[in-house]
Amino acid sequence: MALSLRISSSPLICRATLANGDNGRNHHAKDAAFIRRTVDLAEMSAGLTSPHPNFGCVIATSSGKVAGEGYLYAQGTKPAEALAVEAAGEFCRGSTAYLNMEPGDCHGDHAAVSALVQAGIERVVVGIRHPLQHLRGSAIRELKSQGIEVNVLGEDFESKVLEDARKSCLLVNAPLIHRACSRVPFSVLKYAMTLDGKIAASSGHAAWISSKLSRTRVFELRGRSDAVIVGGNTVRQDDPRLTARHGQGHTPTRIVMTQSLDLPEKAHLWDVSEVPTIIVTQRGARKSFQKFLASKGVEVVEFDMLNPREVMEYFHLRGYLSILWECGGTLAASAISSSVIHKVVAFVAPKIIGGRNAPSPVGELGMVEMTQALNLMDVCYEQVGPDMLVTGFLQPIPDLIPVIPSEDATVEIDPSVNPFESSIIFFYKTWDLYGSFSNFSPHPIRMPCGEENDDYMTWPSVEHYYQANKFVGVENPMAHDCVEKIRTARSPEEAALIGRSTLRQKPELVRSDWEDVKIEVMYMALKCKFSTYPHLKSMLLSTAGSVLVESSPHDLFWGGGREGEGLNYLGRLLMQLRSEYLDDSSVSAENTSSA
Ligand SMILES: NC(=O)C1=CN([C@@H]2O[C@H](COP(=O)(O)OP(=O)(O)OC[C@H]3O[C@@H](n4cnc5c(N)ncnc54)[C@H](OP(=O)(O)O)[C@@H]3O)[C@@H](O)[C@H]2O)C=CC1
Ligand SMILES: Nc1c(N[C@@H]2O[C@H](COP(=O)(O)O)[C@@H](O)[C@H]2O)[nH]c(=O)[nH]c1=O
Repeated sequence: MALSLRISSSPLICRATLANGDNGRNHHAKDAAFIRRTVDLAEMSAGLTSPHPNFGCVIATSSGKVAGEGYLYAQGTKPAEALAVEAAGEFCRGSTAYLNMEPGDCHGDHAAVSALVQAGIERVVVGIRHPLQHLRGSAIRELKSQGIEVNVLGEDFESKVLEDARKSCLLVNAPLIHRACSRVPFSVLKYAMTLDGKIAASSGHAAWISSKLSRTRVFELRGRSDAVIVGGNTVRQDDPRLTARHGQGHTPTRIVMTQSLDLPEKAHLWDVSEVPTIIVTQRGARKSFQKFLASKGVEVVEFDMLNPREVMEYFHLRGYLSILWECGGTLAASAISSSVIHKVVAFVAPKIIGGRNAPSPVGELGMVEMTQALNLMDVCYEQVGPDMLVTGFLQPIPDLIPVIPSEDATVEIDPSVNPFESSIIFFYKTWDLYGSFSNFSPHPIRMPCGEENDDYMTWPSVEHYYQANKFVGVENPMAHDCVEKIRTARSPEEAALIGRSTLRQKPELVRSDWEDVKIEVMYMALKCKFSTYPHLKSMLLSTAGSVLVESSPHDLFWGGGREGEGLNYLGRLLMQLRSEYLDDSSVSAENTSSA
């Protein structure tokens, strides 16, 4: 998958005509077809960066021709709607914009809505409302208030063809929808088995059951996941790498679940130069081995109760949206029993290995009669080379309509609901309610680079600026290159990846005073951000009286930690800034009254 894939920006009407004429008979079919196209577009960004919602937009003229298309590349980059508007150019006026999902203008810039309004779009068709409650309905209201006709599939009109299109919108953002409705990430159990149902020979040897083509599909699946998880026994037997070797794009974190921590000293997973590995284990397990892993840069997280549900709830808190389980049958059975698996992806190879003790994909579930078997839903079959790929859902994608009331409905249920009133305010991921407080929020700042020429430059986010500063002022051309690479990274996640991995791999490029200055660097960047954007400053001031906590469960310096054990420096800096702003405003009020 090419990292730079973007939809054409030519303002020519060029692509498929999906329906001829706009009469009532084929109206629904046309809407459904265009919505399905937005889903295909949204699909294109899955796996490029992660985690982020998948958005696609198609602009179609009244004669049913596609005038422009776009999809969101990464969180904080130009919205799909703005890209489609650019591509459609003058053809936007009077056209219909199709969106797989309501835009989430969560940073107050309304970029997606503004693009559609300013382009003169007449009608907007939305596949599903935004799944996150604090964003749900606001873009739709905003579009309507600007005189644009807005239709939401399944709300304004219903038909089988529209229902199928709406379902595809749910599927393309299944991980985000799960985030909105449950406390665990969207989990996919994937395995390769022989025709006689074995995932390895009785010796434990398993390389390979499925074909090369199937395994390439697995790399793609990994690229679309925030993490891949295996059990301790798979590490001992296979020494896996669990990387997404499908070219450029996102690579998932590797997670190993082990009770005993009885793992080999040499393993591919302990090489974290490219991708991090996290071990989740029982509290107190093999402390000396924990130290050894820490020396390799492997993170170890201890649990009082190590089970799939606790582990998934933990990674949900940590912001993971989707997990690929590539474990053996022992852990797979435990995960299914804990109801954390949502989807199954099985590659069936036309091979027979036999063996009474050869393992199978799912271990003991305690079922004794066929009537107890779990039936998959929405099953699909596809031939991949010589293998058969069978996919299906163990749990349906939650239908948001009854699960999450719209903002209006929430206020109707409890008129006192006011998200700005709370004594502790947690923030972390940019799409959460106070996500704009995060370093990763897409608010560009103008700051001097700190290099020899002190010119002001634009940094796409505080995170870009912070990461680049690790390498500023170092007399080494590679450090200069690194600063520029970070400054031009296409998302805060990419900037963080470059900054963190360079720090790990080439510590000689890091400025010698970094530990002494990093808090000041962050403070200056935050000050610039909140002074540049008045709506962010107002939001910060509106939290007066509340404690601000960056709820990162793993960053114990900037974040609050899992159980409040973190130093919460990001929260502290924001509170410091808030009190400075409050002091300033009381001084100016005094001056006004004494004048
Ligand atoms: N064909 C395929 O798709 C695949 C094949 N395999 C093959 O499967 C075999 C390994 O299967 P299997 O032993 O089932 O491996 P698993 O990956 O399921 O590992 C099991 C281990 O997971 C750890 N674990 C931690 N918490 C739990 C829990 N709550 N429940 C269950 N396990 C937990 C334990 O590790 P610990 O003992 O360290 O405490 C346990 O021994 C190998 O031969 C491998 O090659 C594996 C993956 C995929
Ligand atoms: N044997 C087997 C699979 N096994 C899975 O892949 C892991 C190895 O990944 P890597 O080291 O990155 O190549 C292994 O530990 C297990 O989880 N997968 C498949 O698609 N087909 C196969 O035949």
